[in-house]
Amino acid sequence: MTNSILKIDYPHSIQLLEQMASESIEKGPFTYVNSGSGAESTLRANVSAFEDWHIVPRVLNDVSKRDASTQILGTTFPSSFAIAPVGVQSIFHPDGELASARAAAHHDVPFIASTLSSYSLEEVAANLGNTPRWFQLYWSKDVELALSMVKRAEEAGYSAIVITVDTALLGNRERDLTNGYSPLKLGKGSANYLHDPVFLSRLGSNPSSDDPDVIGKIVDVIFNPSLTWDDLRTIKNHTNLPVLLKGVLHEEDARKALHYGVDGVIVSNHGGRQLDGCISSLEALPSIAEVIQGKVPILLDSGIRRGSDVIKAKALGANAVLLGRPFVYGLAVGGEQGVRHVLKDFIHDIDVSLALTGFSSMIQVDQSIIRKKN
Ligand SMILES: Cc1cc2nc3c(=O)[nH]c(=O)nc-3n(C[C@H](O)[C@H](O)[C@H](O)COP(=O)(O)O)c2cc1C
Ligand SMILES: O=C(O)C(=O)c1ccccc1
Repeated sequence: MTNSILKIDYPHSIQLLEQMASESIEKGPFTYVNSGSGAESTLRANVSAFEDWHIVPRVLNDVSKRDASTQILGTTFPSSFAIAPVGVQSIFHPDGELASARAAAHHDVPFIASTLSSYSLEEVAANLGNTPRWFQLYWSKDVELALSMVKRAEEAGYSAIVITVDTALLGNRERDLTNGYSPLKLGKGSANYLHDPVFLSRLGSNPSSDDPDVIGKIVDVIFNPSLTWDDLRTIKNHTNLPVLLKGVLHEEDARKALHYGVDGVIVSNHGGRQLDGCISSLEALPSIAEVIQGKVPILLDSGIRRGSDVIKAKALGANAVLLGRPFVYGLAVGGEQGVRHVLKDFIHDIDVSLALTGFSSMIQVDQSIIRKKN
């Protein structure tokens, strides 16, 4: 079969999809999703860490009926994964988050919307149908603005707040700097600010999404390097939604998260985009699971590429995982249809991997079926 304008033959390998994405969009946006910080050693380690562990499957267990689902904070994850928060998606396809939200809704995959989305959290919600959604918060320097976004998320039906804590500043992404490419400075991540009553009240004039002054004001307030653990009390006092921390890697921070009443942790190094040289997510997972002891759910991202990765993360103590770059490559290649394709393949791969591990239910997957390579 040949490619045509109407129907794209999507590849069934993530490498080929990545290649196709690189040919579908400009160098700036492709490098933005593809690259990591510094020497990209953590970016590579995230993927290779999964090869350091082997599944030791069980046999003759009747796997004719299978259930890959898991429950996280009252939300069903039908295949034990959700869509990771990814900002500025309109740089990959004009429909941006609206396309990925529709694809998530089509496959009933929970969706985490980024603070830095190209469309507002309300517009994203309107494209999700009844699909569960969480809101990822970049806790602004302007506390009232951060709390306003949380309130809007509550009103739009988001059922948890994910605070990203590994981004005191943006990582040093050498390939983006070389390209001189910054989607934030192009105003691609402004929608949630331009729809926010608190942010608008700070402006006093008619804002426009490509006014350099307005973009400058947004970029100024996005990240808050002075945040501390005590600031978590503020958010807990202002919302009844569960609060998860995304970007926990140290077991002592997992302990603190429990102490401060956090409702879940996401083991993540932001896909190797923040501190280069830091530990891979999978390597960090066992000691965090040891501290958490099942008291709150653990999710993991950074390096999830295929179904067996989900089995390995579950076996080492995660309750669920997040899918990042692979769905973005699908978005770049084919918008909603491209993301649907990636999700369909991933869901199938998870099901096959579960069956071939020798389990009929994801809940049964435990450390008995995983061994570290010698
Ligand atoms: C293009 C891009 C944009 C991202 N934007 C955000 C964001 O706005 N908020 C956030 O918490 N994480 C963001 N992330 C990190 C992802 O949520 C996730 O941690 C990461 O993609 C996992 O690594 P992987 O994609 O290599 O598996 C972004 C990642 C990419 C690739
Ligand atoms: O690139 C990122 O990892 C990220 O979190 C982000 C997303 C959009 C704009 C700026 C940073």
